[in-house]
Amino acid sequence: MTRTAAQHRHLILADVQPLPPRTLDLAGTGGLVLAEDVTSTTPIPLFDNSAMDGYAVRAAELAGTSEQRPRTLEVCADIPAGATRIAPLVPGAVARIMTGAPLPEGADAIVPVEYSDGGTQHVRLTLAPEVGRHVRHTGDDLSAGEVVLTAGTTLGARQVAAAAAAGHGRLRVHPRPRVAVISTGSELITPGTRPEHGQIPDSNSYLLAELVRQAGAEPVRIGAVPDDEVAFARLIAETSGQVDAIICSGGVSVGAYDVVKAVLAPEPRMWFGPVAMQPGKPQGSGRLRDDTLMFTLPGNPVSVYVSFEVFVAPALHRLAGRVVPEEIPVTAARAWRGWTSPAGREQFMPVRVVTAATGTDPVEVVKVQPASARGSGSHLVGTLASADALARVPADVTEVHAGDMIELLEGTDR
Ligand SMILES: Nc1nc2c(c(=O)[nH]1)N[C@H]1C(S)=C(S)[C@@H](COP(=O)(O)OP(=O)(O)OC[C@H]3O[C@@H](n4cnc5c(N)ncnc54)[C@H](O)[C@@H]3O)O[C@H]1N2
Ligand code: MOO
Repeated sequence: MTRTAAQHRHLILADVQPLPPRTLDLAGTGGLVLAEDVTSTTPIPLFDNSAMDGYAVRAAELAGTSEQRPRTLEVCADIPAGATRIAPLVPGAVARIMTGAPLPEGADAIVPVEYSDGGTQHVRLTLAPEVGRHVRHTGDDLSAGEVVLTAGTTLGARQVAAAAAAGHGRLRVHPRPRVAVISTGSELITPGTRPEHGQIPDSNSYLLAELVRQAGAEPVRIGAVPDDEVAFARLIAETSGQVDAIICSGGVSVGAYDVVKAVLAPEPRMWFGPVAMQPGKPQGSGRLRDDTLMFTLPGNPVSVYVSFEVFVAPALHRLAGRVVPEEIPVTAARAWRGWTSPAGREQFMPVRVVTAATGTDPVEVVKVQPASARGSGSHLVGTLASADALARVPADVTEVHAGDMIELLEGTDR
């Protein structure tokens, strides 16, 4: 039975849950999603410390000190950052102290070195600081036990730094999905090698591996394999269980050598059928017996790109623990040039953003035109390079006119 793109997306997402959490070293968690709240194991800062290189003092002892009325005091200690055993401040004396070093007991303010002669035995000070001046207090930033990061947060540089400061060397996260990428087709050769007449470079496995990486997952690019049912079945058996998902391209329509469909259609949890969209009509998806998620995309490169953006990317994001919209997310834009769309199939047209103002629109209203002068051929992989987004045209619209408002689906690779 034919599905709409929305139905196919819903049915795929209905079968995808976040990968079970694992505890990973902090350094490997960038881009991953936290599986539980992170609380601070200590206050931040951990201890009262100096915000300046200078002298730790008792503020009251320097009352009235100024450039005109300097005071000279004994320096009873030298406290570098990292000092762990610090004697209390001797009454009537000061301690030389560096930025980040713990305040000695009894000190309540810092005189920056600029307001001194820099002395190490005795020092001449020219400032009367108020209590607390240049002191960074324990727990100024966060208290012990306070929530630093909430479950569901995607860990970027700032979040990883906060977790480290909060005393965590490992974090409980949803692991990065590992995704195998296989191109099928006896016509495929390695890019950069010389094609015989009838052969073409495999572009899909490179397209998919990069899309997988940009979706925050780890690609395992297996590359191109010929249309051989026995070899393909063996490859799937070897690959499944090693990865969280497999994406294949090619071999899913009605040709005599469509090996992907031939090998995987008997799998009880796989679905194959047409989706009322252009490009991307023949689709397959589901799970293998060992639970590995399986996407079998049509071979045409633009079909692969569209299928990934509409169906595969949301599934990978959900595996990684990210929140994904059930509906295909779109924004409004205007067609700068028109194009045609097939009746009865929702169209996903690669488009290029045009920088121009119309009579009625300010420049900020995004205007687009087909990336290729040839319109929507699913084989137009060369001009796909200049596409910025996909325009979505409803199934009952057969012509987009210049000036029409349209819907835009931004690529996840931008
Ligand atoms: N009689 C019919 N023929 C076709 C139909 C149909 O309904 N009836 N549907 C067409 C549509 S739409 C599509 S899309 C394709 C999908 O076919 P397959 O998934 O079986 O893909 P292939 O036949 O293997 O390849 C299609 C096309 O793409 C090129 N290709 C394949 N892999 C790669 C790759 N890794 N890198 C670059 N290019 C690749 C391949 O050479 C073909 O030109 O079926 C239509 N036919
Ligand atoms: O559906 Mo096919 O993907 O149009 O070329």
